[in-house]
Amino acid sequence: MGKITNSALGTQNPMDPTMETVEVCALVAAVLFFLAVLRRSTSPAVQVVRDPAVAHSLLNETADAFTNRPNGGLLTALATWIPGPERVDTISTVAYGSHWRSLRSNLTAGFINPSRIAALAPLQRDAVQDLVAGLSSGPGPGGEVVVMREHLDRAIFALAARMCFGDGLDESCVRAMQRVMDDMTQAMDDTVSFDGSTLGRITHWRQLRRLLGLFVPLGELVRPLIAAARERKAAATDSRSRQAYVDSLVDLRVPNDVDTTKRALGDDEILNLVAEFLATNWGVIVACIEWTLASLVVHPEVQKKLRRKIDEAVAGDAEAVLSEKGLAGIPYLRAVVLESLRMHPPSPFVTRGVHDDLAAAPSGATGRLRKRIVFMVRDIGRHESAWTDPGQFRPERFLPGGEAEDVSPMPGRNEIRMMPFGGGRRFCPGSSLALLQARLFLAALLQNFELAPPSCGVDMTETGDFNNLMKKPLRVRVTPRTLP
Ligand code: HEM
Repeated sequence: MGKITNSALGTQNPMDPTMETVEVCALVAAVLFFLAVLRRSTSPAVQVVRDPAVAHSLLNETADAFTNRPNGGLLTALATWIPGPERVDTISTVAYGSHWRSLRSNLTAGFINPSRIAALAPLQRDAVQDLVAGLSSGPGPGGEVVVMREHLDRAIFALAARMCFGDGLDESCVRAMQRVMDDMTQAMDDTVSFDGSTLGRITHWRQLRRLLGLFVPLGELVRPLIAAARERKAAATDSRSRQAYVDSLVDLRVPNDVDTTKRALGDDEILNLVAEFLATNWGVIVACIEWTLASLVVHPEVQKKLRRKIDEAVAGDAEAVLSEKGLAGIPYLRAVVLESLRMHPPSPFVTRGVHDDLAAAPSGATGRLRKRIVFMVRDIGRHESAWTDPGQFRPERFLPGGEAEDVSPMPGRNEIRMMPFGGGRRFCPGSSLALLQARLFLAALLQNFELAPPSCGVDMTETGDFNNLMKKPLRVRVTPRTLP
């Protein structure tokens, strides 16, 4: 008797590969359909702005509607990393209002006001000199090819950490913090497409978990320093002796959400604010300097002119360019930095969210996000309507008589032609400090070294991530100069 098969009996073999494939395909189709519906129902509308005139009209003429970043995005995820109802907001994440004003004015009026910036000069000078010493130790007379970002990262992170925790901060602690913050930056870049939607949470859960998990090692390093700042506050009679950013946060009182009283910040809040400070005083400044150096290497005539201007300003006093006053005498340096910021903004996009019911939820922009607006900072700085030959690196346009003589990198009330520091009410509060530090490092590098391209040349491709870095870190042939 022949073998009786299931098909002969009129039934399907449960292991039939054709059947299995059909079922899997149907299942995948159903999941994709479900995800598509979920995405449609959870993702807000997105408006992309590339035109400077449109950016100006949205951020200035209708400023009240554009005071918050989108609730539900990556920054909100960072603000809600603690389980439970409480948010641990930073200046970037908190909704526009009294809490935001307290945090922001603590940074601007309390920490980086002009007299405080003057007091930071010794820290800045040490960091600049460390960078120059590090680069001088290697090259012989023929020069040496170095990966510039490694040197910049080291020097600028140390400066940010000491501004944050005081100049006595131990070197091993600085380096341990740099490693964690480096991991955090990479985790943020991996999460750059996260839009805050439910679907985004599902598809990015692994990256989000990694990012939020990094607050544990950061906390292990930072919590003892917060405790030390609290002890200093209890012991010190004179607040001027406690000049680090962390001290200002320990002193700060913010409005209570529930009544009209004020309260101190908790350790978790300070930890988040410290992470924000380290991030904003590091990666974007490194990116700004790296892009500017790359442009100077690609345009040797600009490098030569800038060095000549720096030498004239130094006029026998090698330390002259290590101060804000000395830098004021080199307008061409400012023009070079602005031209670099226009073409290669370290933060390539700025977002705003239009929310429902913001008034009912003043402490966290918790109203439903109706619209996400993305200002493409890079496109705005290269827009044909605002710039002649926008793709050409031409710092002279920012000098007197140039087409951009009056253009400021700060958001303009009358017009926007570039917005490397954002615009409207939430523009970057650290822009003056950032420009000062970028110029200090650049002046010292130009004063002390000739910079030439390596044999492989310079690749100006951008990453386009949160921090818009050079895709291939800048390699430069560095040759020490004999100072005039
Ligand atoms: C070259 C360096 C820097 C660049 C390119 C840069 C760029 C930006 C941009 C584009 C924004 C978003 C603005 C907006 O949404 O309209 C921003 C926000 C911010 N930046 Fe910077 N920044 C730099 C340095 C700094 C420094 C040195 C600090 C601190 C001292 C800082 C602190 C902040 C803070 C706290 C915010 C959030 C402001 C708010 O929401 O009110 N930044 N920055």
